[in-house]
Amino acid sequence: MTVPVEIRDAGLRFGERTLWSGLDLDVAPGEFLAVLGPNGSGKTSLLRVLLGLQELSSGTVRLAGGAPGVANSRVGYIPQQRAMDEGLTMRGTDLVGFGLDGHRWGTGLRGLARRRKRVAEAVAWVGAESYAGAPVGRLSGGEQQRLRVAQALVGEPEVLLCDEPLLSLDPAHQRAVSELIDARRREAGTAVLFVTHEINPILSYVDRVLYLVNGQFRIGTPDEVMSSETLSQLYDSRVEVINVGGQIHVAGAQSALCEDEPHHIGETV
Ligand SMILES: Nc1ncnc2c1ncn2[C@@H]1O[C@H](COP(=O)(O)OP(=O)(O)OP(=O)(O)O)[C@@H](O)[C@H]1O
Repeated sequence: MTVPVEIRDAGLRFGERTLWSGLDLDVAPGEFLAVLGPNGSGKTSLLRVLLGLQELSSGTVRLAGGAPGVANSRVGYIPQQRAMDEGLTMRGTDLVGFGLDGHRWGTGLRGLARRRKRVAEAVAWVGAESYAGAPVGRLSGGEQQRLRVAQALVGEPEVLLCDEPLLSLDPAHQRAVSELIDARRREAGTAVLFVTHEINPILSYVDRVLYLVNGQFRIGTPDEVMSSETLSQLYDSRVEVINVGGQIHVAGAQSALCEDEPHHIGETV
């Protein structure tokens, strides 16, 4: 069995600062891995390494299709939801089509038809048929984000990298987008790495958590990692984790880091 993501003794440093080191992690086909941690802990940098946009300081990463990077392996990427310029006239189907690398589809009319069919399937898969023909600038944030999911999945990736894809979506759209990602990994065995500040909207899908803090990390099931004991060790300060009605609330983590931004304590979805 091919392991979609294999990370060995990986470290990333910027100047004097070590974001993480000694990271060993295999992500299995169909596994849903949440990557958590406070601002600046190196979550996005990990995705950038896997996308081939950032070199490691030490160690190796290997993706199912070969070396890291979108161009030479089957990797899909869903960025944070950001409102697109209202004047953007590109249609939703064009946006989704950017997720296909040109040469796999051949040239000429037959290639074009195959490409169009694949885009239509991806659009249907995220339920965006009714608005995929419209200029993306006129769509709602939730609609735009569904199209970004289709764009990430249209190439049938073995690995799906998500960088806070639920940010600034309302709870209904958060649920819709999370369900789509969960369905895909179940149906197609896509390995998911999902960077987030807020685990609750995806808690029921998460198999394992990678939690990064201040150069340290823990990997394990949500129960193992999201505990008062583990997070207190990681933050080197008293952190309380309370599980209420299936939602996890973390108290004390931000004060441990003297940060302004609260983490994890969010709305109930
Ligand atoms: N190319 C770079 N050169 C120097 N420092 C960098 C570079 N890229 C990232 N950093 C620094 O590394 C740290 C981690 O950044 P990263 O974006 O990975 O954090 P994050 O955990 O995703 O944070 P957030 O939750 O705020 O998005 C930050 O302090 C950032 O300024």
